Amino acid sequence: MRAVDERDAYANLLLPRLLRERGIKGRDAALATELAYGTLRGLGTYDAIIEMCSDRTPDPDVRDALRLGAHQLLRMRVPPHAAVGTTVDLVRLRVGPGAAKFANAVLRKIASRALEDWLPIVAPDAADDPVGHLAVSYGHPRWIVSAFRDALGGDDELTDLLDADNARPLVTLVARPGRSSVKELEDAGAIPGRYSPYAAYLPEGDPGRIDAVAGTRAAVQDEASQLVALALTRVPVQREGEELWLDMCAGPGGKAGLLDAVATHGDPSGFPGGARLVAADVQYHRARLVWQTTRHASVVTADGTEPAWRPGVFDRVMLDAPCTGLGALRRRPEARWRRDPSGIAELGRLQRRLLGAALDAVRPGGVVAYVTCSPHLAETRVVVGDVTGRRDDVEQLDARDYLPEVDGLGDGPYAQFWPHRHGTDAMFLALLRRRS
Ligand SMILES: C[S@@+](CC[C@H](N)C(=O)[O-])C[C@H]1O[C@@H](n2cnc3c(N)ncnc32)[C@H](O)[C@@H]1O
Repeated sequence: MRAVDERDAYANLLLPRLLRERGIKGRDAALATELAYGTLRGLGTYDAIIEMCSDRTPDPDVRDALRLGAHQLLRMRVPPHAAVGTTVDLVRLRVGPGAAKFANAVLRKIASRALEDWLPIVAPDAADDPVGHLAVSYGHPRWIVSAFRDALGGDDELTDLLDADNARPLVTLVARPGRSSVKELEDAGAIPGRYSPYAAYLPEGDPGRIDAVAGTRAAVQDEASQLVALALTRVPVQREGEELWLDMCAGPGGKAGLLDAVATHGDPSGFPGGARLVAADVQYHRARLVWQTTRHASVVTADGTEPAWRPGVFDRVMLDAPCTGLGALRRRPEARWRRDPSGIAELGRLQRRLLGAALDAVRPGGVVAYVTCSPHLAETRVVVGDVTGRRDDVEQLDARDYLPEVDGLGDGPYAQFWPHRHGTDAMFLALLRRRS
C-alpha cells in the first residue's frame, strides 16, 4: 500500500514478488492479496467513510492502515475485533501509540455500521447525482463511471460492469498454435476457454509453474486480446504467396506472440499459414520483450508515426494503440485512481496519428485492426470516425462478422467486449480495409 502511494508501484507486479520473497503461500497469500487488491480497488469508498469518522486528516501511513482496516470491516469476513486489533497494532508498530489510539477510535466508528448502511450516508443521493452515487458505491472515480455509461449507451448494465471491475479476474492462458495446445494446458489444470480456440482458464495457482508458459509456447493473455488478433487474421485479403503482417505497437508482445504463431502455423478456423510478421515498438525494452516472445517475427524498435517501412506494403496491420487501459481495471487494482481524464486528449492525438500511419502502411485491399484496451468513446469510435472521415480510401468492415463465436459485441460495425458480458477485458476492435 505504501509503495503504491509513495512511488507509484504497480500492486500486481510488486505483491507477487513480496509474497515470494517472504515465503507467504497458499491461504496466507490469498488473504494478503485480497487485503491489498481489495483495499486499493475500494479506496474512494473507504476514504469517504474514513473522512466521516475522523476529526482530522490522517497521516499517509495511518490512512493506509485505516483503509486496510475498513476493507476488512466492510467487505471481508474478518471478525471486527480482529480487524480493529491487527490494524491498531500495525499503526502502533509503524507510527506510534498516539496514532494507534486515533486509529482505534476511527475503526470503532467504521465498525458501527455495515457497508450498505454507510453508503447512503457517504454517497451522493442516487436521484440527484446518479453518477456520483455509483462512483462512491462502486469505488470508481466519477469520470470513469461517466465514460463507461457513455460507452454502454445507458444505465442498464452499468452496475454489472462496475461490479465486474471489482471482481478478481480469472487467469486466462493462450496456447500458441503450433507450439502448444489447450489439451496441454488442461493437463496442467486449466479449463478450456469459452470463445477462443486457444484459450484456457487457470482456476488457481501460479501460471509460471506450467511448462508451456515457462517455455513461451503458451502465455497469460486475456481472451478478448486473443480474439481481436484472430479476427484480423480471418479477414480475406487477395494475395498470392506469402503475406506480410505488421504489429505496429507490439510491446510487450501478447498479440504479436499469437500473430506470429498463426502467421507460421495457420489457424484451423481461418488463415492457412504462410505469412511473415514484422513487430515494432517505440521503446527498445518493450521491443526486446516482443523478441523474447516471438519465434519467427522480425522485431524492430521503431516509432509507428515515423515509419521505418515503405508505405503500402503490408497485407494486415495490427494497431493495438497506447490507451488509458480503462478496459483492464480489474487487473490493476490501483489503476483507476491513477488515471486522469486530462491525458485523453494527448493520447487521442497519438492514436489518430498512429491509425493514419497504419492505414498508410497497409496495401490497397489490405486490412487494419484498430484495437484499444479501453471502451472510452474518445479513444475508440471517435478516433476511428475522425481518421476515416478524412480519407476516401478506407472501408469499415463489420468486425462482428469475424467473431461469430461471440455474442453481445454491440451494434457494429465495431466489436466491443465487456467484462460483465464476456468475462474479458473491455477490448475494442475496428476493422478497416484500404480500398483498392
Ligand atoms: C497497448 S500497448 C500494446 C500491447 C501489445 N500489443 C500486446 O498485446 O502485448 C501499446 C504499445 O505501444 C507502444 N507505443 C507507444 N507509442 C508508439 C509509437 N509511436 N510507435 C510504436 N509503438 C508505440 C508502447 O510502447 C506500448 O508498448
